[in-house]
Formats: sequence, structure tokens, C-alpha cells
Amino acid sequence: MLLCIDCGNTNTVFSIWDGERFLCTLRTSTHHARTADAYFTWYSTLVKHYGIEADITDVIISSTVPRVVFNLRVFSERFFGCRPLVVGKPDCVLPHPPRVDQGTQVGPDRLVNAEGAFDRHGGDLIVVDFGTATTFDVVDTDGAYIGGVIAPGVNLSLEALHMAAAALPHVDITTPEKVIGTNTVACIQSGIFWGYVGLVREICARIRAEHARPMKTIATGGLAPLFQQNVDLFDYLEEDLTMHGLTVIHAYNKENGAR
Ligand SMILES: Nc1ncnc2c1ncn2[C@@H]1O[C@H](COP(=O)(O)OP(=O)(O)O)[C@@H](O)[C@H]1O
Ligand SMILES: CC(C)(COP(=O)(O)O)[C@@H](O)C(=O)NCCC(=O)O
Ligand SMILES: [K+]
Repeated sequence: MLLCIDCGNTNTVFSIWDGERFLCTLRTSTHHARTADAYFTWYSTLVKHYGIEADITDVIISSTVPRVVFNLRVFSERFFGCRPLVVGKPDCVLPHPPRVDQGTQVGPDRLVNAEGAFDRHGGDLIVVDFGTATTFDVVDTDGAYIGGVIAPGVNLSLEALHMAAAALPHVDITTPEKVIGTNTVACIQSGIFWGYVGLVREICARIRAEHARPMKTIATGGLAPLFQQNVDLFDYLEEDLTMHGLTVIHAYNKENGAR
């Protein structure tokens, strides 16, 4: 069985793939100082809790935080006896190499999203990932990642308002019913929610105009469901897109990779 690990700047997600489906999805906060032993204590407790018989033979990691990879490697080697495949490292080959400026280090999560989305939908796609950052990944007709857009994430923007303005409280994001807020919290929620709706619409429209071929949009990431509820922004919402991309890249490396 394959253990897929997606480490974002906020959350680290583990998912066990048995070759046909994901048996479980486990989430913890991302923390570079977490040790291999701490990962295993957390992981084995939850796997036992869910009654899963997991025989892990392979591990694949995508991490937007380079520092966590060391402990995840140790975790994989110590507890499953396998050397993990790490997206972005030279020994991990991609089915569709990205076409970007030379020397650019594309976030591995974005490359994984692109592969996952192309596998499910074919080419000419915009993947919108509502993570710590809100990213737009553009997938060309042949499946290559060809660039995109990085905007500040929803929670990051909320936190920035709170940090910089003495009278503004910390607010949780929701879907406001009205635009005109009649109290401070409602005003902030409206600004962030409708501001992001506008951001997504405008950026997608401009990408489409530049790309010149019809494109599908796919949303993923922790906060994607919030934006799918009331407004028609995306063709598909796929919460497991990054995990699916990891299974695609793993299978490709089994067939074509250096090991
Ligand atoms: N169900 C949820 N409700 C509200 N906020 C969430 C939920 N899931 C994730 N988040 C928040 O959404 C943001 C993005 O989460 P995630 O996609 O896990 O980010 P990353 O991949 O960058 O670690 C984070 O700020 C996280 O706290
Ligand atoms: C843009 C990101 C910070 C998004 O990370 P996330 O929100 O998933 O934690 C990450 O993909 C990254 O560090 N990218 C490197 C630069 C690039 O992709 O061009
Ligand atoms: K992400």
C-alpha cells in the first residue's frame, strides 16, 4: 500500500491508497520540528482508531516546506523500511515536466495538482488551490504545468487585517448573505469573502483570455468548499486532487522511474 503525504504551509495530510481507493485521510498541523517518532505515534493511533489494516510498502511526499522532509524521510525509513519518493527531487520523474522560466522552483503541490487534474480531465485546465496561499495552476493541452498565479490565502488575509489594525478582531471566514455588513465582524467577512470571489473570477477570466483555448476550472484546498456553496466559480470541486496527483506520480515512477 502507498502512503501519500501532502505537506502544506498550514496542514500536513496523510492518506493511505490501497490501489483502488483511499482508506483514510489524517490531518495534522505542519511543524518542522516534529520528529519521526512523533509522526508515528500520531499515525499509528489514528490508523488503529479507524480499524485499518495498513501494510505500507511505499511512501510519496509533496512538501511546500523543505525543512519537514528530513523527519518525514526518517519516519518512512524507520517504520516502513522504504525510501520515500519526494516530488521535486531529481529521482522523482514527472509524467509531464513543467514549462517555466529556467531555474524556477515550482511548488511541488502545484506540480502534483497539475498531474492529478490532467489525469482526471485531460488538458487546458485551471486548478485553484485554497491553501495558505491561493494558487492558480495552469495546465496546458498536453498536461504540462505552464505557470499560474499566487495570491495571499484567505486566512492569511484575515490574519493580516487583525494584526495590522488595532480595532479589528480575529474573524473566522464564512459565507455572508449580504454584502453590506452592519457590524465589524460582518464587514470583514464580507470584504474577504466577496473580495476573493472577485479575485477568483477576474484571474480566471484573464487566464482564459491569455490561453485562447476553452478551459475547465477545478477547485481544491481546505477552503474550497466555502466558495463552491453559493457562487458558481468552478466546474469541479475535488478535495482529494493533490492526493490523487500523488498516486499518479507514484505509479508513473514505478513504471518509468529510476527505481
Ligand atoms: N474545514 C475547514 N474550515 C475552515 N478552515 C479550514 C478548513 N480546512 C482547512 N482550513 C484552513 O484553510 C486554510 C488552508 O488549508 P490547507 O488547504 O490545509 O492549507 P495548506 O495546504 O497550505 O497547508 C488553512 O488556513 C486552514 O486552517
Ligand atoms: C505557493 C505556495 C506557497 C503554496 O503553498 P500552500 O498554500 O499549499 O502551503 C507553494 O506552492 C510554494 O512555496 N511555491 C513555490 C513557488 C512557486 O510555486 O512558483
Ligand atoms: K495546497
